Amino acid sequence: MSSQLSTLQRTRIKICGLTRPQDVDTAVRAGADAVGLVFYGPSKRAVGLGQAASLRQRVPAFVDVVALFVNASTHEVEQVIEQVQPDLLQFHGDESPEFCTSFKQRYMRAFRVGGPGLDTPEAVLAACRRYPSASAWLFDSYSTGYGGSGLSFDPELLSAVRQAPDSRSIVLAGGLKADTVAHSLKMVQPYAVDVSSGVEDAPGIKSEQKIAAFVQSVASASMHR
Ligand SMILES: O=C(O)c1ccccc1N[C@@H]1O[C@H](COP(=O)(O)O)[C@@H](O)[C@H]1O
Repeated sequence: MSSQLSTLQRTRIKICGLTRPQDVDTAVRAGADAVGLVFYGPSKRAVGLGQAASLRQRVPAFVDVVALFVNASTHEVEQVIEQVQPDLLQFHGDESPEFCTSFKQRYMRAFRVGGPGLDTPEAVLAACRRYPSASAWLFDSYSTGYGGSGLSFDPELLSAVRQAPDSRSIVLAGGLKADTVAHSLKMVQPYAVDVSSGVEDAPGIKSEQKIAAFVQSVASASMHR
């Protein structure tokens, strides 16, 4: 990509783990490109089907709804597709390539880097290459839970993915915050960022002020690329 084009490119923003109508409205108003709904029971941000369908109704055209799963069954994913009509699926567990492609819907595959088997740049790239049909590869930090931990990881672990000619769009996640995201953007230059804990007052309770500050930081860092 020419340097002129890359200076024009803005980093897309996904705000994840929304549970309240007012937080959806806040994220949309602040300029989020996507909002994430968590369909993973053990998460404090988990939403039920009815709740998700009503949150989905608040999201206007040109803002994507992303449905996040962790090792859900085919039936669970199909129910969400039917009742919530997400624009994109996010698989954040141990889902196989076959499972991810079985829904005939665009998906993002998450990799929890820094943990066992994903602790070198080459190992991370090899894991990603099992999912060539993903619309994006998302990188989160390894933690004992499956995600939304607020922990960050060493961006050097993405060096091989960043240089690979067959790389998919890179979505950076894991412990991002308004005051540190500019540095992360400089290091990784992702297509998009995904944040949950860093814009919250408590798990599942978003902060209007933190969302606004985060979007502002990403926008101004994108302009200075
Ligand atoms: O948000 C959750 O509760 C969650 C639960 C299980 C898997 C993933 C989850 N969220 C995703 O985790 C990353 C990082 O979030 P954080 O900013 O560090 O809190 C992000 O991709 C969320 O979509």
